[in-house]
Parts: sequence; C-alpha cells; structure tokens
Amino acid sequence: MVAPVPRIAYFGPRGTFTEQAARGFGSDLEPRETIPAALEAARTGEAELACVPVENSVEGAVPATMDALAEGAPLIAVAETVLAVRFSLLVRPGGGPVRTVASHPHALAQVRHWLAANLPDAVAVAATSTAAAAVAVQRGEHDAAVTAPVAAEHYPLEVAATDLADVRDAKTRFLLLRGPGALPEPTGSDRTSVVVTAPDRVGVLSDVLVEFALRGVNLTRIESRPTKGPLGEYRFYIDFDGHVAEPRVGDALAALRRHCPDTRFLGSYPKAVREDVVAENADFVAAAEWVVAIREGRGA
Ligand SMILES: O=C(O)C(=O)C[C@]1(C(=O)O)C=C[C@@H](O)C=C1
Repeated sequence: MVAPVPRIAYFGPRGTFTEQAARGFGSDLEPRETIPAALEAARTGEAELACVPVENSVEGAVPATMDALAEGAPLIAVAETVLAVRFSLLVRPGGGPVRTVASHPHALAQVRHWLAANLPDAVAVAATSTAAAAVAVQRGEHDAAVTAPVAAEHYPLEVAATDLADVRDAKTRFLLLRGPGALPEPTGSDRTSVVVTAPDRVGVLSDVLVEFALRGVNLTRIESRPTKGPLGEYRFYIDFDGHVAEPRVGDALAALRRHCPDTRFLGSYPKAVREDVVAENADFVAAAEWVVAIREGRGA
C-alpha cells in the first residue's frame, strides 16, 4: 500500500521561498498567510507538518518563527533545508514608473544596495511575504515586488530584473515541524534545537555554555529574543550539533534543564548539508554502564 502524502502548511501565499523549500519535503502543500498561521495548522491537525523560514545568512533570525516556536503548544522540527536566495523584481506589464517596491522585510534588507543604485526614488514597503508583495502589485497597490524567482510563474507579472542580491551566496534555512512524537533517527549529522528562558542570576549563561563545552558539544547558533514580559527578560535559542539520542547530547540537555527549568525541546533532525559530527560518545556510554554496574552491585 502506498503511504498517504503528508499535508504541509507553508508560509505563503504561492510563490514564496518557503513554498520552494516545502516542495523539497512533499507535494501536498497548503499556503498560509503568516508564519504563526502555518505553525498553527500543524498544531491543530489541519496539516501534519508546517514549513517556515528560521534564519537567513544576511539578516539573521526570522523573529516570527522564533516567537511562535517558543509559545503555544509545542512543535518539533523533523527536518531542515537550506536555499540559496536571489531575488527577482516583478512589475505589472506596461505598469509605468516604480514609486513603491514591496517585499518581506528580510528580502528588502537583502537588496537595499541594489534598490538604492537602481531605484533610488522608490519607497520600500514591507509586505507579509515576498509573494504577498507580488499579489499587492497585481492588485495595483504597489508598483514592484522583490520576490523569489518562482513567483513569476504564479502571478501575471513581468520580470523587470533578476539575480538581485547585495550579498552573493545568501542562504535561508527552513524548518519542517510537527507536533511532538517519535523523533527522526540519528544520522550522524544532526542538529538539536532548544529554547531556554534563563533564570535571572549571575553566571547562568556561562553555566549553560560550560555544560555544552564539557561534553564536546558544538553550538551552531545562539540568539536571544525578549520574552515580551518584563523588560530585560530574554529567551535564548540554542542550536547544537548532535541528536538527543546520543549520550553526550542527552547529558548536556539534562544539565541545561537543571540550570533552566523553562527549557523547550525544538527537535533533533538531520542537517540539510551533511557534516559528520566527529563526536566521542563511547566514553559517555562506558561511564554510564560503569555507574549502572555499581548500582547493581556488579562493579566498583
Ligand atoms: O517571503 C518569502 O518568500 C519567504 O519565504 C520568507 C523569507 C524570510 O523570512 O527570510 C525567506 C527567504 C528570504 O530570505 C526572504 C524572505
């Protein structure tokens, strides 16, 4: 019997970079207007999975994703993918002068120099996504949209310029998430993500970092965002090499939880680009077995 294709809610509308990313994970795709709405679809079961952007090599973290993953019912990442991002400029056919250019704030930030050099008088306007900007141009609300190249296939707009990118080789990382359940199997090249609210005491962050360092766990990202509560209260988003099934990673995670009881696990999943983690788990396994033996009266 053929397994049913899982439905993926993605940050849309049609023609976003996120749709392109989601296509790499499946074919039954449903757009949602915002990142929280895509994630909510996976929480309510309207979709099995959600695909959202998480970070860009030029503009950094995507705040809407970070906030939505820290709040509400938990979701865990089961896969990631990385796309090279270059933009196209779409206009209405025969549309006249470009006075306003709309796009997602992350996209505008990645073509700031191009716009200053090529459309110095145009006003940049934030849209909910690059494809939402294309829709706005189609409706006559704005004159041009900075979009993913695929948007040109979805909307009756003209491609006025291609390959826009102030920084060559810019990349965006996307996550595929679902409600908590069985984790993906370890592959030897995995990433684990958590979000932590650190208690307000001297040295807590240093204590946390030491726990990773002591176990030889390499951090790949650490970001902070305000909790939206008292001024000065922050959450830390920490990504690190390895899978929670590995003893040293599980051990680091347990230590993290002891320092910061408000720790949310956001998944252990294969890295988009395989990087074998040369990690010594053998000594952790041997030491744990030694303790078990002592407890059972078989060793000393
Ligand atoms: O608007 C889109 O096309 C998106 O998928 C969002 C997004 C982002 O959030 O960074 C994705 C990739 C680009 O960096 C610009 C915008």
